[in-house]
Amino acid sequence: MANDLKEIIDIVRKCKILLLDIEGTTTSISFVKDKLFPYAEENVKKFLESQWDNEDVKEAVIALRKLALEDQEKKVEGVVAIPGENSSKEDQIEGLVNNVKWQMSSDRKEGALKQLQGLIWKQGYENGEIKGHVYDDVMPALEQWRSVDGQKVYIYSSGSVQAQKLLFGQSLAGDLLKFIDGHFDTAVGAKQEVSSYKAIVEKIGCAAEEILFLTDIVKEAEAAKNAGLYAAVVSREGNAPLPEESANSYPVIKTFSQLTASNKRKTEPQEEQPAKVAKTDINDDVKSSTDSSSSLKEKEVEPVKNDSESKNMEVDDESCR
Ligand SMILES: CSCCC(=O)C(=O)COP(=O)(O)O
Ligand SMILES: [Mg+2]
Repeated sequence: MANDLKEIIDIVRKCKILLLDIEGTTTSISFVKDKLFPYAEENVKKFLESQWDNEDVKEAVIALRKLALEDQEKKVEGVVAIPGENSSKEDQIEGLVNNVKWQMSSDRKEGALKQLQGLIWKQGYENGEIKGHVYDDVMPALEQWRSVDGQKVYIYSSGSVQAQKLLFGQSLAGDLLKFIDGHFDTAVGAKQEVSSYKAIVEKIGCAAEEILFLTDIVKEAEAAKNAGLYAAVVSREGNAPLPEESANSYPVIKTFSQLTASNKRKTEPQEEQPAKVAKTDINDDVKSSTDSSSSLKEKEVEPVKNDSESKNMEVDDESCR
């Protein structure tokens, strides 16, 4: 166990990039399922009626209509058709509402759905009905990771980039966007596809092995690992139980504080790190692999670069979409 813990600690220390999932990782599943999703479902009709002429809404409607046609073509079970543009506004909205509710009933992660959800949630954040949930250990971890030379933090979630910015910008812990260097959503691809992680590596402009991805979903960790990234699984209270074999394939952490206790700060000389690791008792908190060699690559990564060297890694938020 100690060896595995040391491995993950070393990886965090060496990796230039922390790539974070949201639901089940930075944020409780319950906030997404019991607050965000019901809010979108309850307000979708009123929202479409009042915002029908809004350009962003028009774009989301076009995307939803295109998706519904593709679903019909693929004969996706239960697909709800959306009446065409020549139908009355009322009929189109009724079809859209039913389509959105159908998609949400199976927690689909389609970009078109996420685009509309993000627009609806924006209203909720603006009128104070929604505040983004983040676990207590998230803000201190972001702060510490960003205090390390050259280390950057990116988000990769099925939620739209707009929804991500709302959640972190108006979170219970305050505005966390200042700690985040860029956002990725399913515009780069689905989270269980290896190609999505390759696209992220390309967009950030770093080497795959310079990224540590944290997620609650083992299949996402697997895709990231197959793209050459490091991956660890996050097991928060309220998350679905992890498949047993995952504990043998990936380091499992319960809180980000397990990953920060040993990270090196700008102000601390590098030589002090081993002592700092030894002072912590985080070993006991890390559920880890019995066969770590299958999950964590032995390969050494480049040392962390300084701020000026890493400037070219900055990903313009919009370019990630
Ligand atoms: C940006 S918050 C909304 C979360 C969401 O819609 C979702 O589907 C969560 O997916 P994740 O990839 O963060 O697990
Ligand atoms: Mg998740």
